[in-house]
Amino acid sequence: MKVHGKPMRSIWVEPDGAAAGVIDQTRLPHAFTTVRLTTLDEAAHAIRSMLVRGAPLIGATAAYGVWLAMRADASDGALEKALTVLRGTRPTAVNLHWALDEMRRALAPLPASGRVAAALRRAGEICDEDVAINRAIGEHALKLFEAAWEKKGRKGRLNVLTHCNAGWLATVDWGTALAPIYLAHDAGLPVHVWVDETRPRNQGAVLTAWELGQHGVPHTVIADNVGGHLMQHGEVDLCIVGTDRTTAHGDVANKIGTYLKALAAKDNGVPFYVALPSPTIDWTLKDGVREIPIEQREGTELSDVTGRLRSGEIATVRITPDGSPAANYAFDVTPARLVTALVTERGVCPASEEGLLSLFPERRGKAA
Ligand SMILES: CSC[C@H]1O[C@H](OP(=O)(O)O)[C@H](O)[C@@H]1O
Repeated sequence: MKVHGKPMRSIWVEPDGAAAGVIDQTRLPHAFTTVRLTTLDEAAHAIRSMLVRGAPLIGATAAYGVWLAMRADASDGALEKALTVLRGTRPTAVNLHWALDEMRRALAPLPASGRVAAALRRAGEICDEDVAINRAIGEHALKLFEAAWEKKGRKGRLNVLTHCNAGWLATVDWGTALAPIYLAHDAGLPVHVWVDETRPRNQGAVLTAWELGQHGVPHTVIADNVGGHLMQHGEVDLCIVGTDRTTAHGDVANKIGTYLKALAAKDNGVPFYVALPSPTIDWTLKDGVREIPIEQREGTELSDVTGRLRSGEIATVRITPDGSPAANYAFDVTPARLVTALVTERGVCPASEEGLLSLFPERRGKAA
């Protein structure tokens, strides 16, 4: 997408190949800064600290992390160490494991002498594939937006609610849940986005709002608990969210709070769509609630808030009493029964084993 009118992706390789570059998402929206990743440890830190975040971008960053590791030491031991270090950065997004499996598949059979070039090539392919997947998801989801607009009699505006950030900042480009929003806006469909702030890290208020503002998409930031009220009053025409891991039976892990939004949508008859790139499908799992690992992060992400003072200074303040512990669950799982449909790069399907196999028949007989 574009930043201040300049096209860019959320991750890149410097022209001289000296480093991978990423946007420091912990400083948005008040500062737009980029960071050079030159070592395995820098790539791992970027993922762990959420300087980069979002399931597909985590996978892409890990892929370049393997490249950076191979530049230092392309031995079998160094490859295994790199894969282990990167796998341990964050537990929920399955794209991390998918990307690392892809890198192992590409590099393990090669002699050390061929691994640096092969790692750079495969990491670049993973990024290009992500962009194509997300654009395709956008096109398929756009048809759902257009149907909702027709159903509404093409009056007023199409109100879409999204949770967290599943935009281009969460991927290499386009985003998943936000891809159809960009396409709809660019096609002249009067889309308006209710942006869940998404406590505690506020990816919605900070990142989705920034993305939509950069693209000129009308949007309104709301507290996480407002969505149900808006749905009760007919102010939400559809919901669309991203995912960090979806099981072979269609259970969806996504940012904490997604499940509650899906419950409200079901109760109010509001379509609830999940934008699902195929690398985010975990074909080995069935029951998401019981099997998907849910990341727990530091309580200070909930007790402390970072923002810009009226003086312009960026500051972090504590909002809870010093003696009050905080529990910080980063994801929850929305059961397939609450999902209206999954939107993949191959098309739209019911959130079910048979639905996914209808789009991915090569997986039949191999699913969980
Ligand atoms: C397109 S994946 C976006 C997905 O990742 C976010 O989690 P985090 O910001 O913690 O990496 C959130 O679950 C988004 O829906």
